[in-house]
Amino acid sequence: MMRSKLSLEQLNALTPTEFHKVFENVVECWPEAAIFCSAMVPFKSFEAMITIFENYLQRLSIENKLRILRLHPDLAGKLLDTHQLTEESSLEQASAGLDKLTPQDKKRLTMLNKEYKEKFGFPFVVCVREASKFEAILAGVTERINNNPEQEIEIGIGEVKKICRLRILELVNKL
Ligand SMILES: NC(=O)N[C@H]1NC(=O)NC1=O
Repeated sequence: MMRSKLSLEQLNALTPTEFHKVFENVVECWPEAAIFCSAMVPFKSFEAMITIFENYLQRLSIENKLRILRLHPDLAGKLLDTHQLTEESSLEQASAGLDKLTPQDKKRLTMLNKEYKEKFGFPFVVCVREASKFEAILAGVTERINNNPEQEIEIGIGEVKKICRLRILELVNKL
């Protein structure tokens, strides 16, 4: 849904319920993040608010970090094919052309995603808006698959933070 971007003043005037509705998907399918942060309104700046979301994510238990990673859709996966992605994820995946891959590229990514998920038990998560190019995404999964699970949970949550930051910046008016 397109909505006008919030100024800091408008954001700070939101009730906790309104805040939670606006920011509920800045962490994919995990509204608890916005519920937690809604109790921290008002914020000194957008950066201060983003830091609170990042710290919230960082302080979660390993179990909850794993849950969050598992809520992420595969890149160029079934949910994209069947148009079931969240609006945010759909725009992100399209920004890197993941909805228009050649059959060969789609196969390469699908196989690597599968290998990654079999090794770690959660999907490969990367901030695609930042990685931006298909080859960079492919290089990322090829390299990260060699890490150990503890490293990948932390790297994956680091990517969730970047996704969260960019999703928040889409909703606010920085000027
Ligand atoms: N699997 C995965 O990384 N998914 C995500 N990344 C991103 O930028 N948006 C997503 O949905």
